[in-house]
Amino acid sequence: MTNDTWGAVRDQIRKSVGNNNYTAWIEPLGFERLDGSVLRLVAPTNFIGSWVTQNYSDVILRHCTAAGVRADRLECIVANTAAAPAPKAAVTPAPVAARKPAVAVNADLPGAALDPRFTFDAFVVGKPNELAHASARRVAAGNAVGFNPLFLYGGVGLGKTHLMQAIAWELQASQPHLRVLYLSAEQFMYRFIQALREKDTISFKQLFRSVDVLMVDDVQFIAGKESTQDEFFHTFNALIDQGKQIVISADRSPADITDLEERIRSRLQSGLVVDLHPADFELRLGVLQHKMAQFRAQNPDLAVAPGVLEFLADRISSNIRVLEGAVTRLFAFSTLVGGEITLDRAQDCLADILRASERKLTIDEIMKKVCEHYNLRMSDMVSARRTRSIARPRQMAMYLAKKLTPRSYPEIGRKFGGRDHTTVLHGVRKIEELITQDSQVAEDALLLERKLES
Ligand SMILES: Nc1ncnc2c1ncn2[C@@H]1O[C@H](COP(=O)(O)OP(=O)(O)OP(=O)(O)O)[C@@H](O)[C@H]1O
Repeated sequence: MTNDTWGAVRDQIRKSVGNNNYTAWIEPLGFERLDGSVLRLVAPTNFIGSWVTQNYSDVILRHCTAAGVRADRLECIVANTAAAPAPKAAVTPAPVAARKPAVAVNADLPGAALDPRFTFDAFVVGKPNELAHASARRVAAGNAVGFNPLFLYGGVGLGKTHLMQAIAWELQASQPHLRVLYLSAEQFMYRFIQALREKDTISFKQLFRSVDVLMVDDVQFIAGKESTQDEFFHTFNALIDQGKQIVISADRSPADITDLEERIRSRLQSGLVVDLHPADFELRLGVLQHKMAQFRAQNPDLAVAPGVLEFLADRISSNIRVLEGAVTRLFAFSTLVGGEITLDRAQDCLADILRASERKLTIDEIMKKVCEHYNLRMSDMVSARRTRSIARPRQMAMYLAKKLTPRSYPEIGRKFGGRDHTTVLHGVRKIEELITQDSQVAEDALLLERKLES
């Protein structure tokens, strides 16, 4: 067995155990060696090792056998945490194809069932996603076409697929006669290639033009693929001409997808284009609370010490998939060991995810971006000058430093030319206040934050 074989086995395991379990338990495991018939894997913590051995031995060994590797026992070795780098896998998004099954609501359309977890009820709404959520709701109401196409975009794990499938669920419940097709752009391409190979593009066109609602996920995938783009364009036009609804998602806006034909870009922009912003603290906390309530409904004994969820919301990345993986593991931990989940226990159990989520952004980078934005020199950030054209950007940089790094007020003050912590506090408060009163400041803050987090 090699690392590559283990990689392939892991992909198969994902299909058996689902994405959340995969992220929480399987993805952090590394292949160590095969000793006779004993498969040795490396786990980042003792807890993960023993949980995996108890709960996932069978499935892991079964998939090994299917891959031609003879192993009848699993042993997890704990990595030397001091030396081991944070396992990147813990936050690496899954390959698109593996995460996005072809899904159709109607039996005669290609695909299986929608993910039962991806409903509007399970979607936590916050400032970063409220517009996307409201637009999705509007489309799901299925009234006369309002936004066509609805184009949802945003970074990894921010809920695009969840929202698209929520639309499909809702339409299925309220208007079961509608033919709704959800699939990834990759699957669209493979179906098209298959049709070409089988010289049956007529059936392909008939199928795709017979739907009432077409949802295509990760459309950036077709960039640079000429004939697929061409076919997509014709399908798109045919459906729009018939007044059918189209919902598209991508990891960036139509304007930012390179290698996309101009006519497609403008078609994609012709409806409503909405982005999902990275989850902020409140949304992350909301998701954690929602998950805790769900878990508690089945396990009333779950006890989480005050401050633990806030700590996780603060420390774990804005990717909600990673956040979900973390709570899945944490709650499993609580069922295994019993008792309250304290801060110490949470830190221990999620050490690898916390390490991987550590914010790398430095105050220098923030100052640099702010200077570029306002056309100032770095020396202005640390100088004693207090004219507004310099003081405001400096306060903006302080505000961003507080928001985007774990640095304290005194630490930030030191970076800004040895200023007192009360000066920093005042600067941060000033920007917070201005954000609510002055749309230009609010826009600057949002733009800078996005640039810094991208
Ligand atoms: N607002 C939310 N409330 C509850 N769960 C959410 C929310 N946003 C995302 N999630 C959950 O996070 C996980 C990732 O979401 P999803 O697959 O929709 O992301 P995505 O934007 O399509 O990511 P990718 O770009 O990787 O395809 C899912 O399990 C989803 O249920």
